[in-house]
Amino acid sequence: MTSPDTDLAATGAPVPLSAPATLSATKGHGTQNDFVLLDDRDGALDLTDALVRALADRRAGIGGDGVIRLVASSALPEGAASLTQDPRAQWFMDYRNADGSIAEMCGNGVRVFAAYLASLGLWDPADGDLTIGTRAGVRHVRREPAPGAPGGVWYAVDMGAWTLPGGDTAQAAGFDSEVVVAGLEVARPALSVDVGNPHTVLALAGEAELESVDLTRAPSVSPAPPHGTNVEVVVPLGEGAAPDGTLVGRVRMRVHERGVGETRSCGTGACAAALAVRTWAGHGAPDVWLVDVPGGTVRVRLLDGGHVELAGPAVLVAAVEVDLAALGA
Ligand SMILES: N[C@@H](CCC[C@H](N)C(=O)O)C(=O)O
Repeated sequence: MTSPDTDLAATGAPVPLSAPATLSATKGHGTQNDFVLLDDRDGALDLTDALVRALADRRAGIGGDGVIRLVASSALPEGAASLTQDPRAQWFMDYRNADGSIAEMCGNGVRVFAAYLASLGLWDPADGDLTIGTRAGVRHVRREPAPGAPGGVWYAVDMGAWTLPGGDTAQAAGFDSEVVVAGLEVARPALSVDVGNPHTVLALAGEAELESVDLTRAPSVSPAPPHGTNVEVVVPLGEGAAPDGTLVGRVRMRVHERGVGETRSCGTGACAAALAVRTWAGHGAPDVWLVDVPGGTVRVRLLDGGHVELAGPAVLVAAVEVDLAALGA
């Protein structure tokens, strides 16, 4: 996995060291969007597509919707170092989908990555916000008390600037594409939302329809986005006042993730869902949304400067040694 290393023995002749037989990995999840985390801070691991697929395999591997490699920004190859953009971003989140493909961003993954850094002693939340490098730019994370769970913690992430790729026309019309989802008879209008990675959001008639759609197959999106897309099916559940008087909207969502399939949560997808529903609701719509996914609930909040914030839990459940020969990658 790591490039074969060499050691200069006393004779001066290069002696190959054997390739590592095991790999330390941690399993974590954010609202049941689950990941295999690898500590590769010195950037030595050759994380091939095949190794990602083997680790993410739910029967023959550890199992996960994605693999997250922790690497020091200073260890990134020349050129890639610009991905971190900000000298505070000491750590880079290398995110891979379960099929081995690279994704720009993962909202649940950033929270789990922050919890992982804290567990390794690489971030102390008492010292202030954490800045993380990702392929979609830097992300800032803070820890906050979990709502309604005394002693529990949530992580809130400034997910950066969001856009509607369809521009003003899509904003005015509320859609810019059509999606065919298995289980629905006709194509539905949908709205593209970019949150660092691509999403296409369509509203369904109600919760019965949401439960009935088949997301085991990738929905077909037209026009086809150039780099594929994640598809969120949503049902707006209404708006109400929180105890502090803030207007809060609620949305139920299921997702088919690019490079994975149906997952039990998607953080960037929750942001896209809230942003689409807010666009459809028009003037006076809430700036805070609770998004219910099969794996739990996350909070999405509009920030100043065109940014969006995602907050939710992050849980580390196991640390394991992977036998690379048995994994067969
Ligand atoms: N589950 C993630 C998104 C992971 C990447 C996505 N599948 C893509 O290819 O863009 C999230 O929580 O945001």
